[in-house]
This record gives sequence, structure tokens and C-alpha cells, in this order.
Amino acid sequence: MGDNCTENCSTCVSECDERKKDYSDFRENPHPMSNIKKVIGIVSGKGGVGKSLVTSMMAVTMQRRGYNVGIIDADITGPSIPKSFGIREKAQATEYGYLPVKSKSGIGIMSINLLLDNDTDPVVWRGPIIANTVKQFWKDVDYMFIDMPPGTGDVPLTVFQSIKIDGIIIVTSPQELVSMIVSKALKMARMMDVPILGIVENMSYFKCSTCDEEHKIFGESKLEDIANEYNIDILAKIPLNPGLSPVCDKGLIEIFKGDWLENAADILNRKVDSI
Ligand SMILES: Nc1ncnc2c1ncn2[C@@H]1O[C@H](COP(=O)(O)OP(=O)(O)OP(=O)(O)O)[C@@H](O)[C@H]1O
Repeated sequence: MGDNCTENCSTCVSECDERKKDYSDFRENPHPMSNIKKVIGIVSGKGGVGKSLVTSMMAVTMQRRGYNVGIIDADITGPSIPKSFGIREKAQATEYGYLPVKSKSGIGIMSINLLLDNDTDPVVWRGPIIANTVKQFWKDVDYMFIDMPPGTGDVPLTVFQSIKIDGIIIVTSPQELVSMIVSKALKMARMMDVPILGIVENMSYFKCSTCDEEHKIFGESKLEDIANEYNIDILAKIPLNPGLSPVCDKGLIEIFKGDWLENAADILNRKVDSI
């Protein structure tokens, strides 16, 4: 980026690395009868840091606040959203397109797996398949959360190309090279012209029920320094909690206990309103 960058690539002739590409031609329009207000993408630097868990808990937190919420599971590398909500039935085809499957608390869920006849069928990666999930009939959604494929490479970029996203939440864990991941995510967001809403640090600490102390299992977090350096909000720090995996495995994420994402929900409300 040059010293005189105005962040408006359409009026600039410089061919710098940060030039925003125009991906708008690839984006699918939602179903004409759908009403989706804001779409939030959840990204991570690599798999296994808890991106799907954060997507699910963020959706549950907003649903508990009385919003209508939807989730698109765009992580074809391991679509785990239907499992953590205990959803086994397939999406119903109607004259209006496929209907998202409703969770017990009423969260609409769409995943490629819900469109396949067999969960074990291989999914051939194609952007249009993901775009297809957003084109289905979504009735009155205030917040749509998208569990993005892990990483900052071609695969998540294809999703950004296919769906109009209003903001990004980055999920990291303390053992990652957070600075590099945040810097890559920022570049991806800038290319796509999408604002970063903040960072969630997962597996931040472990709170011992015997001594009530917080133990930094993966070492001291560098999150504050990085958030300051890049001027990004820290949305939440979620502990390593042995109770979380079993609720996901049993499809009971909607009954998770913990207020770790309340601050994130406040910030989301405030920021998303202004987008
Ligand atoms: N804070 C936590 N405490 C306990 N278990 C956790 C926590 N975060 C995630 N897990 C567990 O770790 C596993 C991986 O989490 P998850 O599927 O959310 O990661 P992911 O980043 O979405 O991975 P991928 O992109 O590979 O699908 C899951 O079994 C999840 O239940």
C-alpha cells in the first residue's frame, strides 16, 4: 500500500499488493423472498482452533437475546454445525427452494451436508455449492453466521467470492502465530472490502474448579499487543472447558452455560448497526 493510499482502488492506478479485487460478479443474490439483515463470517488461521464452536455459541447467544438467527456451515473440510445442534434430518425441498433445518431453539441451519443424500458422500469443492446455501429461502434472519473454511487461502476466499459478507470475526488460540494470522486475515478482509469486527481467543485459559485459579495452558497470550497493533477489538476470551466438547458431541450446544460471548454480542450489536 502506498503512503498516499485513499483505500479507494477504483480511483487509483497503482498495482500494489493490497489492491481490492472486484469479486462482486460472483456473488449470488439471496432468494427474492428471503430477508437476511447482516451476514457475519467466522474465520480462523487453521483448523481445530474452535471456529465452529464459536460460530455455534455466537448464534446461540444472539438467539437468546431474541434475534432471529441463521447459520451457514461453509466449512466443507469438516461440517460440524449440524452435529453440534443434533440435526440429522435433511433440508426439505419446497417450491420456494430448500428450507433451512430449524434447531430446537429455532436457529435456521443450512449445510452442504443437509443438501447431500448421504453424509459420507464426498463434497467436490465448488463455490456455487456454497452460494447455493445462501440462495435458499431464509425467512427473516437478523444475524446470519457463516462457519468459514479454515485458513486464509483460496478456499475461504472462494466463499467470500460467493456470498456478500458484512463483517468478519477472527478466532485464534494462544498457541498460534496470532500476529501472522491477524495480518493475513486483515489482508483478506481488505481485498474483499469487508470490515473485521474483532478477535475471539479460544482455549485462552483453564479455570480449575478446585483452586478456582486460571491456568494459561498454552502460555501467555499476546492478544492484547496484537489487538493494539492492528487496532482490532478483543471480543472474547473463551476458556478450555471440558464441558463444551460433550455438549457438541451430543448435539446440545444450545444449552451451553457460560457468558463468555456476552461482550462480543454487545460489540456486534453496536458495530453491525453501523455497517
Ligand atoms: N474452549 C474449548 N473447550 C473445550 N473444547 C473445545 C473448545 N473449543 C473447541 N473445543 C473442541 O475442539 C474441537 C474442535 O473445535 P471446532 O470444531 O470448533 O474447531 P474448528 O476450528 O471449527 O475446526 P475445523 O475448522 O477443523 O472444523 C471440538 O471437539 C470442540 O468441541
